[in-house]
Amino acid sequence: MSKFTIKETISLFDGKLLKLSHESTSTKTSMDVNIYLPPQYEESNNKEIPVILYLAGLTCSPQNGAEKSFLPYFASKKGFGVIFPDTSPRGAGIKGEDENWDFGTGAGFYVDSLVEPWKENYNMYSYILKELLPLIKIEFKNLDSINNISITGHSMGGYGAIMMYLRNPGKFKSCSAFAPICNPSIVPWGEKCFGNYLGNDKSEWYKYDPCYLIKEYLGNPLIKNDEKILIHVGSKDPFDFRDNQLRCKNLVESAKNTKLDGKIDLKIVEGYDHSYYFISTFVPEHVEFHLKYLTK
Ligand SMILES: N[C@@H](CCC(=O)N[C@@H](CSC=O)C(=O)NCC(=O)O)C(=O)O
Repeated sequence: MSKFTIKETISLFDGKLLKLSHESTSTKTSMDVNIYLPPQYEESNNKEIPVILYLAGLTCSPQNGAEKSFLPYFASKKGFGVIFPDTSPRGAGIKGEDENWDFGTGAGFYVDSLVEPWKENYNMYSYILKELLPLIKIEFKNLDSINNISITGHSMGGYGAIMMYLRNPGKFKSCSAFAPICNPSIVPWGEKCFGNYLGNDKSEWYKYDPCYLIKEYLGNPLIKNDEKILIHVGSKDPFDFRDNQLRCKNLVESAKNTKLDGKIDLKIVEGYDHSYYFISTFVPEHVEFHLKYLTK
């Protein structure tokens, strides 16, 4: 029997967008997830198709990326699946979880919490990597969410993508990000979430901070040459120029004298903001980037 409940099936670009929910052992809540199956996905044959995992930003649900990124359009053209997880547990019943838009519900920060009252539920790192991706492979056998998968994301999700990629060399074939929070340990969004979910010991924060992880990164064993991380950020992104939350240049700087020295392909694009208009504009370039690494 399937562990997923199908809440809705929507025809989209000749494929299907499935809106699913399931009971999670990592978060001890029901979790929503959207999966886009392109027309090339056939349950009846043995041909597995590649996957792009899209991690969304603060306040998002699985709907934002599915509705506004344009990823399903390119997935339909090129023949890959897309997974859109949620950004936190919902309805865990923890006091204070719904009081702020940048912490608690919609802001799980893709970590495994270490402290009360969050650690029972706020375990998005394990949820995505150890529970969701394996479960999808079991239930959608031709969707290769284990061995032929790349990762991308936006803002908090862009940070999540780079962090998961650097912590798990060889798990993902490639990594890109839109306006990622690159140095969360030193910016207000990261300090708030890391402080609450991980506690006061900053050595625990650094285990999730791309600017620290990159120093120890040994390289992706799946890529023989030309490993890169592609990043776009808009010059008119207020969370960058006004609030200094993203710090993408810190990642370029931190990469010096590491395996990724000169390999953080940071593109600052004139006039763009932080929105899904920005994301969808550069999605085609990110898709082409990932398709160079994914096996078709
Ligand atoms: N509510 C906030 C703005 C929140 C916001 O802009 N969230 C971004 C991600 S920010 C970093 O992770 C987002 O993706 N929003 C959803 C969307 O569909 O645009 C405020 O009022 O400032």
